[in-house]
Amino acid sequence: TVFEAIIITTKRKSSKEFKQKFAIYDEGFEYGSQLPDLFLKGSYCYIVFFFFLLCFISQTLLQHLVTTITDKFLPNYGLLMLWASLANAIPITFWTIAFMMSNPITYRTAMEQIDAAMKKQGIKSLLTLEDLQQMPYVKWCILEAMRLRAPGAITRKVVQPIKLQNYIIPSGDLLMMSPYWAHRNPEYFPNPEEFRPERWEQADLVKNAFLEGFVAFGGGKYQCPGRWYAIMELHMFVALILYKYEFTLLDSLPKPVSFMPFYQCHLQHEQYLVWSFHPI
Ligand code: HEM
Repeated sequence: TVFEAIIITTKRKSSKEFKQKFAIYDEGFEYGSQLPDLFLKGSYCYIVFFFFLLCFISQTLLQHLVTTITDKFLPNYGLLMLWASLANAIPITFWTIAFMMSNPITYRTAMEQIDAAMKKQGIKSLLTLEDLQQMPYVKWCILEAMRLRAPGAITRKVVQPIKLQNYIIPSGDLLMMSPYWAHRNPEYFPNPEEFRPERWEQADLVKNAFLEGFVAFGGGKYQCPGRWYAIMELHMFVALILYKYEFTLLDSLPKPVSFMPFYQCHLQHEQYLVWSFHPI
């Protein structure tokens, strides 16, 4: 329906119709936050499996969705896949390059690894897993940019009362956790405001383990199923774009917004900050 809504406005039909279509889309958007079970059963391995399968049968994930899902939420699933795969990956790419540019030593270290890996293989525009393994520093830069510019809040609805410290959070409330603030806990990230890719040396990335306290991809059953794919595509993209283009920073880095919603009313739960919301 969102696509219909866009088409309608470009045809200059009435804004009333646009509003109606938009209301339908908006109402259904929350269903877009749930992938069909088919994609999530067990673990995120299924989604990886599907990516491989789809490559094999030459269909994109969206084409596959369109041909296999027949319920009315199809546009929502499609929108989710478009949104989830781009909305975070694009800003993180921007921030990775911006942080690297504003730290000349970081930039030089990364470029040394990129140049060495590219020249050794004589590669111009293709990267293999082996090439990526020769540039771990670039991956650390991406994860460090993600730590500092992680998505604002991750939400869960309370389905049965839960005790947090001295509070009983009733069912129906929304619980929100902020990766932004979790990533500024000096216990897990010393000098948290500093862009220090080296801190990722401690993470066992070969075994797909992040640093403790890193929650940019959420957690539990509904954490981001695209996380390892995202890191790999960012790794490839950042390495290739830095190899092919020379960047110059024209302005100093913008500071993150000073106001983070609900900053004052948090509970400290284990290492995370958690908020609870009452529906009114
Ligand atoms: C840097 C890139 C990315 C970041 C930071 C990111 C982050 C997140 C976060 C925080 C969530 C919510 C997790 C939760 O509620 O616990 C999420 C959900 C999701 N992500 Fe990502 N993501 C990224 C890239 C991707 C990519 C490339 C894909 C697909 C190819 C993807 C697919 C999804 C999907 C489908 C969900 C919804 C899962 C569900 O509700 O069950 N993401 N992502």
